[in-house]
Amino acid sequence: MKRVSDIPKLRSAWWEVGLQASVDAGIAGVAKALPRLIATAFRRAMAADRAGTIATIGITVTAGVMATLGLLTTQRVLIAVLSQGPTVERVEAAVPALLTLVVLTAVRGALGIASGWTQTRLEPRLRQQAERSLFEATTAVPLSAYDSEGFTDELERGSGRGVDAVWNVVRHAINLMAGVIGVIAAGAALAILHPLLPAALLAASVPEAWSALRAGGQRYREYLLGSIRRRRVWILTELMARRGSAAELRAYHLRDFLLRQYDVVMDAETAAQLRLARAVTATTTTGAIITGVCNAGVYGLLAGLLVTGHLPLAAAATAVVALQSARNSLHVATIYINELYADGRHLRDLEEFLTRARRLTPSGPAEPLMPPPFRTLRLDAVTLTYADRDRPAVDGVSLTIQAGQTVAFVGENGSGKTTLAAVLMGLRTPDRGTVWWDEHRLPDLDAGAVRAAFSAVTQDHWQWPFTAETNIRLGDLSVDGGRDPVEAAARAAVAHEMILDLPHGYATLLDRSFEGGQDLSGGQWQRLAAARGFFRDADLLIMDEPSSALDARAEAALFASVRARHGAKTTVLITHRLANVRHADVIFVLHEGRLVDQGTHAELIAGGGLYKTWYDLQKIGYTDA
Ligand SMILES: Nc1ncnc2c1ncn2[C@@H]1O[C@H](COP(=O)(O)OP(=O)(O)OP(=O)(O)O)[C@@H](O)[C@H]1O
Repeated sequence: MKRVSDIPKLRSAWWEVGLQASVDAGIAGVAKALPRLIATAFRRAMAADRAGTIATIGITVTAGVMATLGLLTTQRVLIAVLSQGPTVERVEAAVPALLTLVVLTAVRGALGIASGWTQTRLEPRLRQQAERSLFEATTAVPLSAYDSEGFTDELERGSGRGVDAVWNVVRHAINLMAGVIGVIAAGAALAILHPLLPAALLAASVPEAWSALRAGGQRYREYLLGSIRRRRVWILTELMARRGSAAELRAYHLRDFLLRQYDVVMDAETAAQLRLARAVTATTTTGAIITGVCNAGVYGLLAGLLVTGHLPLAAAATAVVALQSARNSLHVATIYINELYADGRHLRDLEEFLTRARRLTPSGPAEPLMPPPFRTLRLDAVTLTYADRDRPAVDGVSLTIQAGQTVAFVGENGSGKTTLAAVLMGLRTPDRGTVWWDEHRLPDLDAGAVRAAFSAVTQDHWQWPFTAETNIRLGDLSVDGGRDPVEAAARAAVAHEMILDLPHGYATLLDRSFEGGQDLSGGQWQRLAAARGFFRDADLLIMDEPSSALDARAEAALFASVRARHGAKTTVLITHRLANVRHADVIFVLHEGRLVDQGTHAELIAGGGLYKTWYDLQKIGYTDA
């Protein structure tokens, strides 16, 4: 029976797309796309290090010119050595040319060192510039960008090999330039010797170049076909060799199942590698045979020219050296054309991602208003539908929140509470409707001022890999000074004692991948997230399920801190534990994206709607049967 993998079908990954394109494009496509890709990379290189880039190009060209001079000088040496007369005189005659050759060789050596040095300086600058432009884009795009079709794929494509590709394209282009200059130099030297020789060089070179490019194509094709298998192995690595899955793997005895999956994938991979080896060997063998025949023709031509007196012996010897040099350079050039095309695709991915990110990033109002603290926040017929969804997550919701109130959004899973909070904060832009900050539309206000007024403890809060203190300070990086405000926020979130119990208290690093780093329990992380929210002394604090992992005492203390804000600051609570919202000034009840009810706890219980149903269900759980 054919063994199949249980891992679901995978989407095409970024590098598969790139490789497929390069396979489809063939050799002609490679040649066509190269100049533009190289120009893009060099524009970036000039922006990162103008002097270094110019120096690198200058050195490569100079080294090529030196190679031509070297070949011509070699001919002078050979003419002197192969002429008639006593050996001593012939060697003496060759001395000036030999000295020139020594100098040229030394200069080429020095240029090689200089080229290495300039490239070493250029690489980190170019990488930093490319990586920074990527991070500038990823941190500026609106939240909704991450939901849009293909954005994450494009980001993965651009950030993975895209960043490396900028330097690689420059490096390969320089090497290609060196190879091409080498071929031209040898061709020029041959043309000086005899006009037929460059044509012979061309004839001898084509088969070799063809087989190298074709073998490159075959490798790409197999790489592409194998990419799904390799991604499956990566997924299996994540499952079999990571801390996150280690406990469940053991609890459910998944070891044999996963190892079997690995064998299925890798048996296919090994068979594919063998197929590739056979195909590449066939191509290179064919190329080598044709190249051999062509070379025999070239050397036959040389012999003919020599015998018929059209070429002196010294010139023929120089031609042999030049042909050898041309073939080496051509070999280099074909290698780098292949490399260039693979990396060129990745560079294009990066550029395409940056263009898309720029398009998605809003420019903001031309003259943003600096608002005074809000008196009311009002949602007016707000509707938001996520990119790939038919039904709106928030559907025509209108509501008003007064400054100083504590309000609650309640509703079943998926009823739109988190989405509504994101719209209220300006993190998501509604498709229809308006968010009003007093008499101003939210998008007309200064984005920095709006951000400063809002704080959010999100449901899926992030576990920042910093110390406990920094995890809290991230709530508002503009607050300088001592530990007091940090401890106050931690106390409000019932996190202070817990932090003091850590090995280094507030200085404890909360990431186990660092030396001395610690991990926290789910509830402890949630306390830190709440502390971060309190630390930002914002006019509006949104707390989305802030107590889902807290023990009873911590939960009670957290909501006591929330109640302490009442009157002075505004709070929006999102929670399923309705006992915690009994004190809210207004409870907004959401159902399938629509606002279906609102009022105080007492009003909603009296109204007998959905809220009462949920409240009674929870109450039963705490009542003796
Ligand atoms: N990024 C997203 N892309 C697509 N759909 C989304 C996205 N986020 C949420 N949704 C969908 O929008 C709807 C509302 O989700 P939302 O998270 O606002 O609900 P919620 O009331 O906060 O749910 P819960 O109580 O489970 O936290 C759901 O149907 C959800 O599947």
